[in-house]
Amino acid sequence: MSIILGPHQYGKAENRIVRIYRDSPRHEIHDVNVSTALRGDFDAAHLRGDQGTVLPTDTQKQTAYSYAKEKGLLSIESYGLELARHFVDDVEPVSGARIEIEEFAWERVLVDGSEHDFTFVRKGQEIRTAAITVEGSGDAQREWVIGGFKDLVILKTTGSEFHGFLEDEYTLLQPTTDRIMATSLVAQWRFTTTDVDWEATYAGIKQIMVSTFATVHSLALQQTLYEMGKAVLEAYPFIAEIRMSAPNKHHFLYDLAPFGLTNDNEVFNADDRPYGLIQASVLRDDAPDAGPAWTIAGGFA
Ligand SMILES: O=c1[nH]c(=O)c2[nH]c(=O)[nH]c2[nH]1
Repeated sequence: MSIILGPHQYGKAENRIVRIYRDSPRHEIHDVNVSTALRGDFDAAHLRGDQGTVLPTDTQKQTAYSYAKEKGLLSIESYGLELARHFVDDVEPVSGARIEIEEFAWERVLVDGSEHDFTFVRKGQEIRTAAITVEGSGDAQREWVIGGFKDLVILKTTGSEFHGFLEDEYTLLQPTTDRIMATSLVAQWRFTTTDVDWEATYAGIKQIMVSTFATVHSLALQQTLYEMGKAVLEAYPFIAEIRMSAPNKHHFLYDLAPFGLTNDNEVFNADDRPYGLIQASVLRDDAPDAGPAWTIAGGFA
C-alpha cells in the first residue's frame, strides 16, 4: 500500500470585481464574483512544498482584475473564456482552468421619470451565473461554457394542480386542483459553441423559462420543469442540455374556520422548510459529451 496525491486544483475564490464603463456620461456597471481554479502538474507543491510551478492565487486575482480592464467585462461568459484561455495558454504548468462567475444585476434609478446616468439600485431578481472550463493546448484545446442563473423566485397564484399521486399508509397530503406554485429556480445550460450572443441568449432563455412557467397549466412542478427545459432547447439549437433545481416553496391554505371565516384560496402560510426539492435535466438525445463541463476536478464541494 502506498499513499498518493489525488486530483487537485487551486485558485482564488470570490474575487468581487466591479467594472464601470464610463466612456460616456451614461455609465454602465458590471458587478461580479469571480472564482478561478487551475489544474495541472502541481504535484511538487503538494509532495515537497516546492512552489516553482505554482502561479500564486494572488496573481490569479490580479489577473482577474486586470482582465476586467484589458479584455472588458461585458458578458461573463466571454470574460471567463478570456481568463481561462490565458491561464491555459500562457502559464506553462497549467493544463486546465475553470472560472466560475456570478453576476449581480443593477438597474438605473428613475429621477423625474428618466433613467439616471450613474445611480443604480441593486435588482432583487436572479443572479446570473457562468462556469467556463478550458483544457489542453493548441489544436487539442477544448472549451466548455455553462450559463445560468440562481435565485429566480417565481410564483403563480393559480394554474397549478397536484393530485392522483401514489398513496400509502403515511400519506396525509390532500389532492388539490388549485394551488399556489412557487420556487426559487436554479438553472444551468450547456452551450455547444462559443460563437454566441451571450447577452441576447441569456435574456431569451430567461424570458422563455418565465413565460413557460406562467402559461403551462401545471399538474406537477416536475412537468413544469420539463416544459421549461424543452422550450429552451427548442428555441436554441446550440444549447445541448439544461439542468434545473427547484425548491417547491409550499404555500399552505391557512385555516380560518376557527374565526368563522371562509378561505377560498385567499390566505396562505408561506412555509420555508422543509421543502420539496425537484431537480431535472432536459437534453438532446444527440447532445455532445459534457466532458468536465459540470464537474470540478476531484468533485470538491
Ligand atoms: O409539484 C409537486 N411535485 C411533487 O413531487 C410533490 N410532492 C408533494 O408533496 N407536493 C408536490 N408537488
